[in-house]
Amino acid sequence: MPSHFAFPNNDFLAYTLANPVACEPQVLSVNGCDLYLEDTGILRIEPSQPTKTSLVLSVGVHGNETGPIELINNMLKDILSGALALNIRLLVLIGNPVSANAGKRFIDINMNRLFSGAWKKFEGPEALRAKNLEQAIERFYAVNEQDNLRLHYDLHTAIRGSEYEKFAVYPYDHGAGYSIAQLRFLAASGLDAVLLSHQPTTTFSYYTNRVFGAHSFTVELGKVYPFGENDLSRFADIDSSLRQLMSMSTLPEGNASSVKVFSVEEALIKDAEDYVLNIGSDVKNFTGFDKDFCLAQSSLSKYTIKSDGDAIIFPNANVPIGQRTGLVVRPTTLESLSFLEDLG
Ligand SMILES: O=C(O)CCC(=O)N[C@@H](CCC(=O)O)C(=O)O
Ligand SMILES: [Zn+2]
Repeated sequence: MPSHFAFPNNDFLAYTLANPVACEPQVLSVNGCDLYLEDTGILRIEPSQPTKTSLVLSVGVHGNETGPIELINNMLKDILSGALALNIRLLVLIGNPVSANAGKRFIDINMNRLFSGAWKKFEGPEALRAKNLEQAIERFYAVNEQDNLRLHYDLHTAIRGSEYEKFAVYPYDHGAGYSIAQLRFLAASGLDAVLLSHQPTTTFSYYTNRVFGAHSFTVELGKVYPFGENDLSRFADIDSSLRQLMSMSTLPEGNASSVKVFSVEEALIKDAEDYVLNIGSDVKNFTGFDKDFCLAQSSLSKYTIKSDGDAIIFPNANVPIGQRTGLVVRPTTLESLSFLEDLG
């Protein structure tokens, strides 16, 4: 590798968008950290001091979800300029630069359905990129395998408005239990709600949790806007909690009881071309329905609400047959969960 490179104006995002398909691997020492640009949009930073914390921050897995990309790019600028000290290992991933340039969620296939090797069944830019991202994660987590705190926050923004603006999807835990430290971190990061997944998926956060034992979340930070139109002040809480994690190597602790908890009751699946969701385009995430309301139907199936208050998340019937058209969620309580940590 060459001995140095520089992003003009410390702007990793601009450099990535100018080289959306590939770039030469490069390495640079900045403020005591070693930076490895492994591929376009794939930047690993190793701090000067040993650490047991390895944090993956992925953004732009859906190319049009630009707010989190701008948020993380600003943090990187501060690391590169020395304004923000980095004392943990960090892998920053701009997931899909080609679709970010196009202002689209994806080019061929929704990349957040291609992890855990699902990319092997497809061709095209997202399949190749999902493979490359998995390999970058594998290299990153291979270091310090013992005793490592592995974290992965996959930051997104949603297509619709939401009754709870910021929320996380907790990947299916296979009965292992949940982390109260992570829920406190999500509370400190300004999240209003968390959804507990009920089954394996081919999302990025499920992959890093299942394969590498990382504490992983899909984190929804509000609504989708184009580059330049995001109100970054709405991300102030997560900005400050991530900066604390990076510089002090500690997870900030908010009040976990302030986070509403929902269990996922059903993943709705499109099963025919005539599949419809019986809701308007302005219906927000977390809108609840009355029991027996017919939420979705096709010539092959019908889904009716099972319990008063069951709510819809991510409704979108504009997907290929076989893919998810939404999640039906039900309120549950923090007290009903079992935790990884001893709560004393
Ligand atoms: O707003 C929407 O409909 C989609 C927002 C989005 O991209 N959500 C993620 C959630 C992933 C997960 O379930 O962990 C997605 O659909 O990929
Ligand atoms: Zn997304």
